[in-house]
Amino acid sequence: MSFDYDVIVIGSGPGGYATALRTSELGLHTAVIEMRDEVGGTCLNRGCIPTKAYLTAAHTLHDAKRAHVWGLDISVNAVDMSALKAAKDKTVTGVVKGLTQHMKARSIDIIHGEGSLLAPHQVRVVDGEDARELSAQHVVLATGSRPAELDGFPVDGERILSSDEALDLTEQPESVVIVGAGAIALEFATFWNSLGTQVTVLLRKDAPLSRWDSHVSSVIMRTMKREGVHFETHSHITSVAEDGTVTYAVANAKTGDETEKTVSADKVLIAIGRVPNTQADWFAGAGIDLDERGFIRTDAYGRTNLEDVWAVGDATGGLLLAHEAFEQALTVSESIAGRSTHVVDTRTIPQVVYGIIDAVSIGYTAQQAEDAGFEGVEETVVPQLSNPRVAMLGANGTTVLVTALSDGSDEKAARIVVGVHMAGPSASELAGAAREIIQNRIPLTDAANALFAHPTLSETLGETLLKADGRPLNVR
Ligand SMILES: Cc1cc2nc3c(=O)[nH]c(=O)nc-3n(C[C@H](O)[C@H](O)[C@H](O)COP(=O)(O)OP(=O)(O)OC[C@H]3O[C@@H](n4cnc5c(N)ncnc54)[C@H](O)[C@@H]3O)c2cc1C
Ligand SMILES: NC(=O)c1ccc[n+]([C@@H]2O[C@H](COP(=O)([O-])OP(=O)(O)OC[C@H]3O[C@@H](n4cnc5c(N)ncnc54)[C@H](O)[C@@H]3O)[C@@H](O)[C@H]2O)c1
Repeated sequence: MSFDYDVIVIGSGPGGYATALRTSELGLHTAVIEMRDEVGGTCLNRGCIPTKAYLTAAHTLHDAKRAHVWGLDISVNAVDMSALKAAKDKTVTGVVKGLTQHMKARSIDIIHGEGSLLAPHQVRVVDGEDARELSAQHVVLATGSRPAELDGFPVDGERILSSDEALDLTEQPESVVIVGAGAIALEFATFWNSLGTQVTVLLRKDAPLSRWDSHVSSVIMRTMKREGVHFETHSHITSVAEDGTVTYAVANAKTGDETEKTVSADKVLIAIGRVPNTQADWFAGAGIDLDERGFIRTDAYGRTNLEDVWAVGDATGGLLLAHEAFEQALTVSESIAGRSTHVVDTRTIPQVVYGIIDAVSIGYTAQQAEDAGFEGVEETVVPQLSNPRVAMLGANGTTVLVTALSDGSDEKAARIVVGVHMAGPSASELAGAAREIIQNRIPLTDAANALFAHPTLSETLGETLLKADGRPLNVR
């Protein structure tokens, strides 16, 4: 049987475009169907790239405000939000253009329109009045995700925003309330706070990033508070009035008794997670197996329950990260091409939240390692203040290493790193190295023998490895 394509991918975000890049590289005739005008999905257009463009501006402002420490007389006179947004848009356009050219250079057909799976091998594309059917040996679903809505607080694009609308403001809000305390909440809080906007974060728990290592989340909260962000712990939003008065309830952590408070907010950002784009009728029509939250069920190689139908990225659940989608894309593409491949190790995918200092979490916290049955779990915590580069930046940080015995023996050589958790300046740049140590089960002593150039921020990891191995050098 002959098909129009070897592979059709529905969706052109990190999951979809990375799949197409790899399958085309492997010699497979590939098409990508995208319903929006631009390729790149959430990450390039409404996620990773635009938020980091704004955070780059936040860093510039932060450095300018600290310039006096070095005897430099620099003042920030105004923030032109419209120009700032234009610079962010230009960054996004450049990245999207680069991707489009790269896909074309790999001979990938980019087809605009809404794709749907009619049956294995059969896809329909609807673009306005035009509808056509295409066939492929393999179909990869990469439809991504969208912001979750909070009951009673529908996004109106005016007062109540999701991250999509928040990225497109052309005026700086004087005050904002952010509901949620995950990656989106913290990254927008850092950005707006750096501009001088009054930021109130309403969080349900006693610290942001509640499932993360507590040393890291408390350093992040302390640092952001010091920068001016106001956190209301154990709270939930109860109403938003037309004049922008936001009412919320704060529970006493011990008794649970609630007190009502109000704050004025030009904008309210709802940042409580994301839901998969699997609501279209064709998912049920084609018989695609979804879990109870609507995510596509796959095996470790990305196969759905339908033959020759695969899925990658946010639509399949997990941590909902671009680099997780890239990994899945490689596995699926190589499986489709009949190559031997690796499966994604979901346990060691780095989670990073970017800010004036970054937060990084890879692998197990000490508690999670205990719960998972590791033996001899040990936690080593080293504050980063002793690192001269951290001190020069006037920053703070912490590195937490979780180690355990790899085979239950008490031999020192058998100790391995099962978790690395960091808060600190540019900590995100260390995520790859830390992940390799965990992923490759490098014995702790060998990992601690790694050489980090002096003076660098990366020495924070080196010092912590040495301390965990019983050889602290520059730290106590
Ligand atoms: C504000 C924000 C910041 C983020 N920052 C980071 C970060 O710094 N690092 C990180 O790793 N992750 C980050 N993420 C998460 C990251 O954006 C996602 O994990 C990633 O985009 C998922 O890729 P995907 O391909 O699965 O889906 P998406 O990027 O959502 O792409 C899906 C694409 O499919 C298209 N589509 C859907 N249905 C159809 C259809 N029926 N027909 C045709 N096209 C269709 C959509 O239009 C979209 O273009 C961030 C997310 C947000 C919201
Ligand atoms: N730097 C990054 O890698 C990055 C940046 C932004 C977004 N993302 C990804 O995008 C996805 C969405 O980000 P997010 O921050 O919205 O989600 P998240 O899952 O990171 O955090 C959700 C937050 O909302 C809270 N929450 C959940 N339901 C709530 C409710 N009903 N009321 C009040 N609070 C509630 C949670 O306690 C948590 O603090 C995440 O999976 C994240 O991985 C990643």
